[in-house]
Amino acid sequence: MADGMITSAALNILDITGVTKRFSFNGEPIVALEGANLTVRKGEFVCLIGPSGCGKSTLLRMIAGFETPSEGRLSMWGAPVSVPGPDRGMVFQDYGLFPWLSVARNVGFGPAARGRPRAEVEATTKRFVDMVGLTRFADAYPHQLSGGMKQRVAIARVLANEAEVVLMDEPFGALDAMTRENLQRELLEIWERTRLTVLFVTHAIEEAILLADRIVVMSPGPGRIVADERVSLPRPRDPTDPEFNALRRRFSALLGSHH
Ligand SMILES: Nc1ncnc2c1ncn2[C@@H]1O[C@H](COP(=O)(O)OP(=O)(O)OP(=O)(O)O)[C@@H](O)[C@H]1O
Repeated sequence: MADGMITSAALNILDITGVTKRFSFNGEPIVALEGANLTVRKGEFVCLIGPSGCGKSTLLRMIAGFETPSEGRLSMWGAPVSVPGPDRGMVFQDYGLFPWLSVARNVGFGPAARGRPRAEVEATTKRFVDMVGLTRFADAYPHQLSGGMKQRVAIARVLANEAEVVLMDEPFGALDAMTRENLQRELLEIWERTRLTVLFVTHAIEEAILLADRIVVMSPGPGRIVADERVSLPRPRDPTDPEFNALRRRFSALLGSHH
């Protein structure tokens, strides 16, 4: 029994225990997140959903090491997270690419900055530029790309950095519906191939059901985790499937009841 517990704890890549984050704004205290508990296993795809202001980005930013908790513990493989690191890559809605660097140099930026040998940087860059389908655009600059292509570069950059955890903050929020669907499918293919751990913030229930192994529902004022449920529909998932619809109703009720 004790061995079993050790084994299952050892698979937790992220452990978030009693995490509260307070900010002050114009002298007024704001509790962005209160008493959050969450464990994530290696290779899980977890979506965080909830209305504006429920602390989704704050939670992601703390995991990334951009913010520190006011209370509680946040650890990766058992070690406290305090600063940003290449093991946790962040993908933002507004891409966050370096406009003065080509696609290839954006993707290879992390390994090059960490002093990896040139041949290795080139091989890593090529592998991930190819993986996101941008081989022909390796020498293009961000302003020459569509939104969907820019987001592919951002994903490739995180992968090239050998991130173990990919933190995605509404990554497809600014894209048109068709591009969004393509990228959702591509992200799942990459995730299935690489078995990365993904934490994905979205406002959209349908997107969460399409992607996630687990959906964490949050509510605002103060930000709290109010539900954490497994989605066991087989992939690829079909939004017109009655079981998909039942989940859509279930999560919409969960969100509504805490609104
Ligand atoms: N740096 C900051 N200073 C002061 N208040 C902050 C700061 N960052 C976040 N907040 C506040 O904390 C609360 C949670 O914000 P957060 O951005 O985490 O929510 P969210 O769920 O990601 O919202 P959205 O979906 O709109 O992005 C909000 O009330 C926000 O105003």
